[in-house]
Amino acid sequence: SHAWGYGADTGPDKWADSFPIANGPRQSPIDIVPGEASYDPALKPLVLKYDPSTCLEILNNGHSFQVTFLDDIDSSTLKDGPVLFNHRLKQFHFHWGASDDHGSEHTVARTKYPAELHLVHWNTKYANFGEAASQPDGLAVVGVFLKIGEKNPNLQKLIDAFDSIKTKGSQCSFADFNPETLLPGCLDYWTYEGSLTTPPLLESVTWIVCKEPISVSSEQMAKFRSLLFSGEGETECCMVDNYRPPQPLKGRTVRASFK
Ligand SMILES: CCCCCNS(=O)(=O)c1cc(S(N)(=O)=O)ccc1C(=O)O
Ligand SMILES: [Zn+2]
Repeated sequence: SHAWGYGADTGPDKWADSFPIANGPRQSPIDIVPGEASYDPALKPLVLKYDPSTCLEILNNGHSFQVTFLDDIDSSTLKDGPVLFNHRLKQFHFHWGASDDHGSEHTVARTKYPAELHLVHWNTKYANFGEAASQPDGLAVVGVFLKIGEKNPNLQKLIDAFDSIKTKGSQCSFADFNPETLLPGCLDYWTYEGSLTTPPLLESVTWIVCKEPISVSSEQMAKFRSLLFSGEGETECCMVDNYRPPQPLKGRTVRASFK
């Protein structure tokens, strides 16, 4: 069945059964080894311009929680960086662990962070998100690591909505949130050609992983873990460990935008 998840019978080791691309040549995430990344002086700075008025809703989709954006005009966009075309923000979501010592998808020299933010954008040279998602240069996802430290007041705005989206399939309106507040101060990044990290694992993503993490408190991480994979009325299953482990690099080059 296509009911993929992160459990023993439905998790990443089983995804290839229904999605053979899971063993493809450009799968994500990966372990980023800074010493093996090649600095590319031709890489431009990332230009991220987000409009809080295009924020639509927050929802629990059964594998993470996501905040969705109106993407019918160029109001929240990603430009430059490693991409040649304008991309529009579609949604952002997170991956996290059952404890603070793991949870990120990408790792840095095998170092795991407690969580990772993904801002998903699609290339407007294609007609829509679905079309872009099937193209090798269709999507650009910005990854930001979360590191245990100070309470993050911007993350708190998301956490305050969790009571309304506790179970799979629940959603509520969520307005005027500016994802720019979730970006680190420094936008130095690593970039490589990869895939979605969840089924259908499409190999259509230019990954842009920020070197600098943002902070999250241990108490805030505990709130992430209060969300449920399960739907209303089902046996409660805490939403934790919703990450795919690093995949083989298979000869790919990881470029750095910084020395
Ligand atoms: C047309 C099918 C595309 C499905 C992927 N949708 S997505 O928003 O890009 C996405 C990306 C990612 S990820 N981790 O950025 O690759 C995870 C989940 C989803 C999702 O569908 O919720
Ligand atoms: Zn993701």
